Amino acid sequence: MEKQLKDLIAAIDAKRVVGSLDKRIVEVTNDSRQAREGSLFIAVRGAVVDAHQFIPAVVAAGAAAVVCEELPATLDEAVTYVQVPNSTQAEALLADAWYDHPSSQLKLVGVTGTNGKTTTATLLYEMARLMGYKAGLLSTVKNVVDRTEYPAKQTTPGSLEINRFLHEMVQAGCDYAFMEVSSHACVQYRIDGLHFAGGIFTNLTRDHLDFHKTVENYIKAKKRFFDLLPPDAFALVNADDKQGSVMVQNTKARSYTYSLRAMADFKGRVIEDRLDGMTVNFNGQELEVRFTGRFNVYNLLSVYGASVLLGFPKDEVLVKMSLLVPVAGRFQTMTSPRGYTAVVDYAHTPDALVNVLSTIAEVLNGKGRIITVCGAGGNRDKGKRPMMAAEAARRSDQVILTSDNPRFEDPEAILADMEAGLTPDDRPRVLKITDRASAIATACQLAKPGDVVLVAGKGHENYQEVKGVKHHFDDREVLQHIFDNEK
Ligand SMILES: CC(=O)N[C@H]1[C@@H](OP(=O)(O)OP(=O)(O)OC[C@H]2O[C@@H](n3ccc(=O)[nH]c3=O)[C@H](O)[C@@H]2O)O[C@H](CO)[C@@H](O)[C@@H]1O[C@H](C)C(=O)N[C@@H](C)C(=O)N[C@H](CCC(=O)O)C(=O)O
Ligand SMILES: Nc1ncnc2c1ncn2[C@@H]1O[C@H](COP(=O)(O)OP(=O)(O)OP(=O)(O)O)[C@@H](O)[C@H]1O
Ligand SMILES: N[C@H](CCC[C@H](N)C(=O)O)C(=O)O
Ligand SMILES: [Mg+2]
Repeated sequence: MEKQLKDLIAAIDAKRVVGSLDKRIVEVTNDSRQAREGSLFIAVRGAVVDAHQFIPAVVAAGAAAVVCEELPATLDEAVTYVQVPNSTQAEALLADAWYDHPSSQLKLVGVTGTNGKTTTATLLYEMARLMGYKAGLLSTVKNVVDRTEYPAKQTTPGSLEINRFLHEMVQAGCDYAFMEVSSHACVQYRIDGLHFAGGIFTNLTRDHLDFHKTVENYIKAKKRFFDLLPPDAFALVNADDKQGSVMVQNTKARSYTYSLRAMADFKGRVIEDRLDGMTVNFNGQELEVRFTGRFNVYNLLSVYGASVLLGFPKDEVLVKMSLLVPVAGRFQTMTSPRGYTAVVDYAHTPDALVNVLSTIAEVLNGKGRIITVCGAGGNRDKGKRPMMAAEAARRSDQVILTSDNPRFEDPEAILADMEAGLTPDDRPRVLKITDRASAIATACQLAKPGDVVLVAGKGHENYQEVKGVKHHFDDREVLQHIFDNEK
């Protein structure tokens, strides 16, 4: 691919240009290690390093142009320097221009909120496919271009990667794309320049305060997504979450609501909840779904609403809703030969634990015990740790606290932070087993027929991240191994 520098620079707010704009660019990159002859290098002031320091290296490598916030002291005559107020934002606009505005060539829907993004975005991708369209997906679990899957490293990739995927989707003939929009992505301008056909808000509870510092900042971050939506987009928000109306306060998009409690454009009701599915009522129509838990009714209701807002025929959408199946590692149930059930779930916030545990309690209806295995991630929000332990203890008969990606922290210190949330009454029911496989094995040994073992926090993850190294680890594989030895 090649583009004229002046066409690219037209997309951004350039304060100053030194050098010629009549140049061919063969690649746009924010990574000095990728820069080569003809590259346009964007020097970003990152969360860890300031890439302005790499400008001499990219010039030496033959870069044709550099976009930066501050011009270097010595300028090379062969290079064009473009000064911008914000390199990260410029990167997003350049990414859109470099890949020929891919988000305007398909219908892109973004999903934001603390919990339920992966579930909602994935189900919308499945729905579009069931409707006969080609679609793409950018999610925590995987990135998908039509039917080709790529591993995902983040919930929302950087802007160059987002636009590269969207471009591939356009080339593959996709009509729709669905993506998760994390709060980090909103603050770090990863979604700037994207043309969204719709935005969905799931809910907002505590998470990521290591990054945002205050809940107000966290709310503002998510609201920014709705502030950026164009007038021809829809904004679909959960009316039962008190931040729902806040999200759309300043949006130019057409606002719609979904709710289980109040009047709304998309109104849902649970008729029956079971471990293998539910009977629900959406806008007066009864249907069977293969999901469990009230929180999933919210996810399904927003999928229904967004599908209708995208113009899919209502009656067909309702029929296809019954065909949708849970996403990997989200309330994934496995039955042991000894007669207890294991539930693997990605609950990694206090709110998600409350939802999953209350769903299990409702379904068990006092007829079995709940044994919970959970931990909390290292180098992530510390404040949620005691809250997670407290919710797990309050809502389980037995809890085993264990490791969940300690990253660069001491696993024992993370467990100590969690334990601080326990009351004296909780303590006798709580064990601490740092090794996650042993913790799961112990939970299974304690389980009697009819009990439920909840293994929370890692869901689809197939690794345990310790000191920068991802060691293979999969809750579902560990459980299967235990079950195989029970036969
Ligand atoms: C700490 C953090 O937020 N980092 C994010 C940030 O990275 P950054 O660009 O600031 O990184 P940096 O390391 O400071 O580097 C700055 C620049 O120097 C460049 N560089 C660096 C080294 C070099 O030799 N040469 C060079 O040019 C880099 O290419 C980069 O452009 O911006 C990048 C692009 O937007 C993100 O991919 C990256 O996410 C990191 C990988 C990360 O782990 N983030 C987590 C916290 C995250 O984003 N999580 C959310 C949500 C999770 C959830 O909702 O549960 C997510 O969306 O995944
Ligand atoms: N609508 C919801 N409301 C509350 N909790 C939910 C909801 N949907 C899912 N959950 C819980 O949150 C967990 C994560 O769900 P999901 O992966 O869909 O969320 P996410 O927003 O994509 O998370 P992440 O921030 O890690 O990307 C699930 O395993 C479940 O426990
Ligand atoms: N996207 C979330 C996922 C957390 C999952 C949990 N397993 C952990 O590692 O904390 C994060 O990076 O904060
Ligand atoms: Mg996700």
